[in-house]
Amino acid sequence: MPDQDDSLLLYLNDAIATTRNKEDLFRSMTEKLRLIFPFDAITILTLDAEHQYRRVFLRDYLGEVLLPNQTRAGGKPTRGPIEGTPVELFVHQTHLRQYDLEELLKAYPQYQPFGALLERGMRYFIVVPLRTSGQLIGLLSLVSRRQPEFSPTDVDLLEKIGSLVAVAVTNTLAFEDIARREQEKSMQLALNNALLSIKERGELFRTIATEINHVVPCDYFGVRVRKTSSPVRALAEFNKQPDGTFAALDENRYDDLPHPVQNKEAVVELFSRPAVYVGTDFEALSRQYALLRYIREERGTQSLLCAPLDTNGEPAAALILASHQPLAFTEENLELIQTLVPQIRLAIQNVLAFEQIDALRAQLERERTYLIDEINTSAAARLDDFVGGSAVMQQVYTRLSQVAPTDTTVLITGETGTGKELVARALHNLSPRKERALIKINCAALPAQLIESELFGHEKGAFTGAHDRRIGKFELADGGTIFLDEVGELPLDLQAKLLRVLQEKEFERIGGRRVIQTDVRVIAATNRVLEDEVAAGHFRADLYYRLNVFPIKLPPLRERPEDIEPLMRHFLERFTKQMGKPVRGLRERDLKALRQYGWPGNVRELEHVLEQAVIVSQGPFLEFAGFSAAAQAAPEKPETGGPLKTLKDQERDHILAALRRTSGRVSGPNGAAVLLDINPKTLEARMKKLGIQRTVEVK
Ligand SMILES: Nc1ncnc2c1ncn2[C@@H]1O[C@H](COP(=O)(O)OP(=O)(O)OP(=O)(O)O)[C@@H](O)[C@H]1O
Repeated sequence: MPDQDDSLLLYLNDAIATTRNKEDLFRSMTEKLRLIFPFDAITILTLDAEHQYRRVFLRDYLGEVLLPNQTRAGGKPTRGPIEGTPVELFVHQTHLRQYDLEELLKAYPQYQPFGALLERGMRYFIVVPLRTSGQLIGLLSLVSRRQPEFSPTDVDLLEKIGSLVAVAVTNTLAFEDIARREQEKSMQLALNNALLSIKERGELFRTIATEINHVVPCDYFGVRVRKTSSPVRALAEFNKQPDGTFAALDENRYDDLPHPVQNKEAVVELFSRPAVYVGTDFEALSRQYALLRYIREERGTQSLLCAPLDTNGEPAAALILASHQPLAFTEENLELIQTLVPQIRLAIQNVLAFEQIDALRAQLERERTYLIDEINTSAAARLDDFVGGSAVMQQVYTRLSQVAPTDTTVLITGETGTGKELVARALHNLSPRKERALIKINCAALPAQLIESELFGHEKGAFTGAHDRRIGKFELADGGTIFLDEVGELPLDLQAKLLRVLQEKEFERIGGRRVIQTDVRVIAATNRVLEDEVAAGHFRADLYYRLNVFPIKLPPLRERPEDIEPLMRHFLERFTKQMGKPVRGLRERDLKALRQYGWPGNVRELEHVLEQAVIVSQGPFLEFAGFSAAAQAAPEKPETGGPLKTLKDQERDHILAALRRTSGRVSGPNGAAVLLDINPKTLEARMKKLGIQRTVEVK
């Protein structure tokens, strides 16, 4: 029927020239073909220039029509190598050729589609090469149950149709290519602008999500990173809102989920290769991965697109799009997204670098402030720094070395100046935590309302005056040791909070909602008798038991008189060297007085007495102005036994001795309070209590 053939050719020619919508064009093309040649299935494949790969361009199989470049419902790859498939046979064909499917299957027994076609009763397979300008660009194949009766004109007509189809396919591909490039360009431009102008992570990724969504519509956009040491975390995640904008998702929203769903590790392998999971493929995957099952059932996700952002050496990251539509993404979408990967990777590196700089700056600021606080007490102590070999101190050294390497809480007790802080520092320096910070907090030296913020930190605006966020010492000490000096002075309400940190190892900043985990070793010290404080209701019994896990009690100097002389020599040597003074002798009477003295201020007092002596002495001997006189004024006592002076008398004499040396001055740099290392107000109160009147007694 040449007329009919001509009119078909004319029709197709016309349709190619005029039909703008490619789907309409190919639908009508296959319909017309079916009218003339009653086939059961039609497939158009395209080939790459080297004829290495094929791609399904269109499939019309038993009524299931797959339009040009659509992804198949099963999400099966539409592109693949021709090697090992019958296509490698067909590409050498110059003209239309008819095959028997059974024969083909014998030649390619592994090629599944043939088996499936035969099962459905198909027998014949006709392949028409698609050429334009002499170039083979693809193949048109027709499958049928009945053997087609081809006249030579039919063959001729089909080959002519093949040429027209080849033109239509080439045009479509060219148009699509141009459109895709335009999309890519405009999106790249928009992303470039965002990258240059936006430094804030949330805003940057929201812009990227919005731009991508213009070209590849999605309901979820996420960037997940994985550092070698830590689990996967979301760098940015957004959900599309009903108004089309993207809203950031809560970071901790998975925290309440059952464990298998939380196991994000499992999906890492999935996110680490570029892929599109749609239709039945996504369903199958969601049976395999708990997290996907969860997002499918709870969030209605039906399609996923993953594009890894592999960054050499940097945290491995992946860009993930999800949609509620079952066939939301195509291979082409994936290719397009992959062209954006270098820019997005750069954006991530920039954002992370900015954040790292910010974090380092904040850390430096914290450390600077802290170092200023601590500069005078930062000397690292070791066991060698302890002077004095008395039996009681030997016991202290043994206990110290036993407990130092552990994480056990230690409570150091003893009178003022007995070396509690020295012990705390030695405990830290002999522990595996020595590379991290030892953070000291003096519970007596801060106004009660500041201690909480000092210990736990506060959020910006948590209270009047909280202009910035502040990191507390518990957070600063993470991985290290916290030394709670004068713990007996801690107010009761804070004792409860401290107890919680010790029990749960977690706390919150003031005004903060987030629970912060901490790993600190606690060392506490006090010169109070905590049992008495507990009995008097000033100290919580439960906190006392928490702190008193491993007590170390430091004996006062008067209970270890044999340590006095070695300590004296130690301090003498130190101060003489430090101050560049000549070595001076020690008078026997002074030595005796020093030995006999009660040392209520313990080692610290001894240290100060010697420091002064080194400073003021001029002649060949060390001068202990006032000290010897005060000591001599006290009745001579044998080394052991005999009546002891009361503590009150001892204190009275000691204060008097100090006042003599300062000519009655109590406060100021040359006052007795400095010598005695106590607050001038406290000294005045004590003087009053002991009945010391400056003017009368000191003369
Ligand atoms: N056994 C010792 N050997 C050498 N120096 C010591 C010894 N014991 C204490 N000192 C020194 O004495 C001074 C006071 O010690 P430290 O501050 O540790 O006492 P403390 O018990 O913590 O006092 P306070 O209860 O008043 O805080 C420090 O300069 C410390 O180096």
